Amino acid sequence: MIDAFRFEQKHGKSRVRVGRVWRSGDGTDSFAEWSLDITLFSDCLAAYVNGDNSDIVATDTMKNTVYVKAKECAEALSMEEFAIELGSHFTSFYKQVTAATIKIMEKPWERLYVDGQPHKHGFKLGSERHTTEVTVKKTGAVSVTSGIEGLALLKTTKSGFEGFIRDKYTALPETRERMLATEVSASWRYSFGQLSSIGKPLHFNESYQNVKKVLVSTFFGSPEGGVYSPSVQYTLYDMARAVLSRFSEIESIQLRMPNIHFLPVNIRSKDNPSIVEFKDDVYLPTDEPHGTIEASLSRSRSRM
Ligand SMILES: O=c1[nH]c(=O)c2[nH]c(=O)[nH]c2[nH]1
Repeated sequence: MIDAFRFEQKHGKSRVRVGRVWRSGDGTDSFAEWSLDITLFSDCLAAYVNGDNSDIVATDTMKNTVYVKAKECAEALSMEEFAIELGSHFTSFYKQVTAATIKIMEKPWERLYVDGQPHKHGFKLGSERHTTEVTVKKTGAVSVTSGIEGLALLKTTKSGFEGFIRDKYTALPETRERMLATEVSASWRYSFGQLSSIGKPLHFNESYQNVKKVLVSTFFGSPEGGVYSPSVQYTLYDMARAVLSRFSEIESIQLRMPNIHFLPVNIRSKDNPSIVEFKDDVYLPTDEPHGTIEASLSRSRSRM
């Protein structure tokens, strides 16, 4: 308490960017490019209240630490592991730091293939991005979430929207035939809660790829038959449930799925009532406005 006020504070360095190459004996290079946001929760009240900086970890030092730790990581590792490493460092190295939150976004560099063959040192930029947010407390409590952003998905059929509220403001026709397009953002939380309970080796990159596969295959259904979506809401819930049923190490998942509309094109004039008549073929792609559907699904904590 300061006087009659309640005060909370944190400080950190945002958008610290690092690229790391790991070189193997046979000339195959691995590469990762990360952008980090570091936040420290620390006892440095005097800095705010008295102008006394003696308990401040400089944000410039936080930035340097990223490069030191990147250098020290001699083997390729996931950014979740790197975030755990950094969070553990800040909370154990500085007596003032009670907790650290490390967020990382990975730029989607993918190994390039030339004539079907993986290139040893060539990469190209993909689309969706892997993210993580890790909080480490001095006590050793840890929370790890991983996520995906910008996963753009579209299907040309097997989607509809019917039976919704109709009132004097409603113009949208009911349909069982429409396009469905979205850009999925997801984040999921792993269930381990203590640094000591995280087994080695860690498989965060593999888990990320597996969760992405389940999200995508649930959205689309089988290659031949697909799966009918009665709404974005239903499909989102199906995707969330599929992830929790497949991966016991995941405690909860949050999904945000904009409904990116493709509007039927009908063009008519006074003289010509069907210059273009829509027959589930010609659409107007739009960015905005778009629907926004979001939800989170967690395991119930009650035990049988
Ligand atoms: O899947 C949908 N969910 C909605 O909530 C909604 N609202 C709307 O206009 N179209 C759709 N589609």
